[in-house]
Amino acid sequence: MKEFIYNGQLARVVFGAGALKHLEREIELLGARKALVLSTPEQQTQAQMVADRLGARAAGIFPKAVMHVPIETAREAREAAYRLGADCVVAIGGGSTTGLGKAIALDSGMPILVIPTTYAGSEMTSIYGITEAGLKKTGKDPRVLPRTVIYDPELTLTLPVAMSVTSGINAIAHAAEGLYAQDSNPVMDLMAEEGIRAIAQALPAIRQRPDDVAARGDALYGAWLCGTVLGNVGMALHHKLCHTLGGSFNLPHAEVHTIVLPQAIAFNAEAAPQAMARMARALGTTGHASAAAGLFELARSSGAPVALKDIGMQAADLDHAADLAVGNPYWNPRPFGPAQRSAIRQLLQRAYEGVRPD
Ligand SMILES: NC(=O)C1=CN([C@@H]2O[C@H](COP(=O)(O)OP(=O)(O)OC[C@H]3O[C@@H](n4cnc5c(N)ncnc54)[C@H](OP(=O)(O)O)[C@@H]3O)[C@@H](O)[C@H]2O)C=CC1
Ligand SMILES: O=C(O)/C=C\C(=O)CC(=O)O
Repeated sequence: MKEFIYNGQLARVVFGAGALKHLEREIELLGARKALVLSTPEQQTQAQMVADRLGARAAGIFPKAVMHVPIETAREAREAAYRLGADCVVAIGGGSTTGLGKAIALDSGMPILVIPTTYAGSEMTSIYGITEAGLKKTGKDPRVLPRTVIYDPELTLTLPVAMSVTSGINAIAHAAEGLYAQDSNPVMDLMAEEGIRAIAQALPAIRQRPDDVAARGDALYGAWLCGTVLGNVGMALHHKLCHTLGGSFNLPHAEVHTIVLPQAIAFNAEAAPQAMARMARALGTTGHASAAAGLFELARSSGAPVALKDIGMQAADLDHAADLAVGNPYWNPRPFGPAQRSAIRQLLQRAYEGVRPD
C-alpha cells in the first residue's frame, strides 16, 4: 500500500427522509441565534418553509442565489445578513445556493448549515467560487466548509429527472477523479467507489419513479460520499476541462460534467488502471465494458446529453478550448500540457460529437 495522509474534516451530517424536522435542534447546536435562509428565486417557497419552521430564529430569507455566485449578489446577501442580525446562514438548494452561503461565510465567518436539493456535493467542501467581471475565481478556505448538512431525500423529489441524472453524474465525476488523485487515501477510495455505486444504481430508479424516496435517498447518500471525496483530495483533467468549458463558453455545469466525464476517463484509462477497475466495478460494468464506456452508457441510457454540440458548444470554439485547457496544466495521471494539445483537442472533438469511448 502506498503512503498516505488522511485529514478528517469536521462536518456534521444529519441524514434521512424527514430529517428537516431536526433543523431547530441543529441551529441550536451551532450556537446560533438567527439564521438568514438562502435560496434561488424558484426555490423561494422552500426557503419560506424553512424560515417558518425556524420561527423567531429566522432573520429573514434571501431568495436571490444564481449560478456561479456573482460578487454583486454575494455583497448584497452579506449586507442583508448583517442588517437582519443573522449570525448563521441556512442554504437550501443546489451548488449555486451553497456557493452563496460560502461567499457570506468567507468574509463574515458565519457558520453555514446546508440542506442540499441536488447532488453537486459543494456542501462537503471548503472550495468556494465567486464570479467578478465575468471571471470565476475559486479558492479553498476552512471558513466556508459547512458546519452542518441536513440531507433529506423528501426535499429532492421535485428535482426534475433530467437534472437529477446530470447532477448525479456530476457527483460521480468527483469520485471518479478522486480514485486516481495524487493525494488519494484508502478512506476516500472506499467512499468514492461506494458513492459511484449508490448513484449509478439510484438513477435508473429515479428515472422510473421520480418520487421514489428510497432511490432519492440512495442518490443523496452517494452525493454525500462523492462530495466528501471532492472536499478531501485533488481533482484533475476532467474538472479542469469542465471549468474551462463552463466558465469560458457559458455551458451548464452538470451537463458539461456528464458529457466530458467518459472522454476524460478514457483519456486517463491507461495511466490509472486500478482506479478504472474500481470505477467499472462500482458501475457494474466489470468484464464487459470499460469504466469510460460504462459512464457513457449510464448517461445515454438515462436520457442525458452525451454531446457538447447538443448543449450549445460551437465547433469553432474547440480550438480555443484546447488552448485554454493546456495553457495552465495541473497534475493528472496522464500528464497533459502544451505537448499534449492535439490529444486534448481530440478528446474535445469526441465530447463535441458524443462518441462512445471503447
Ligand atoms: N464549491 C464546490 O465544492 C462546488 C461548487 N459547485 C458549483 O455549484 C454550481 C452548480 O450546482 P448545481 O447543484 O448543479 O446547480 P444549481 O444550484 O444551479 O441548481 C440547478 C438547478 O436545480 C434546480 N433545483 C434544485 N433543487 C431543486 C428541487 N428540489 N426541485 C426542483 N428544482 C430544483 C434549480 O432550479 P431553480 O433554478 O428553478 O431553483 C436549478 O435550476 C456551479 O456553480 C458549480 O461550480 C458544484 C460542485 C462543488
Ligand atoms: O466552481 C466551483 O464553485 C468550485 C468547484 C466545482 O465547481 C467543482 C466541480 O467542478 O463540480
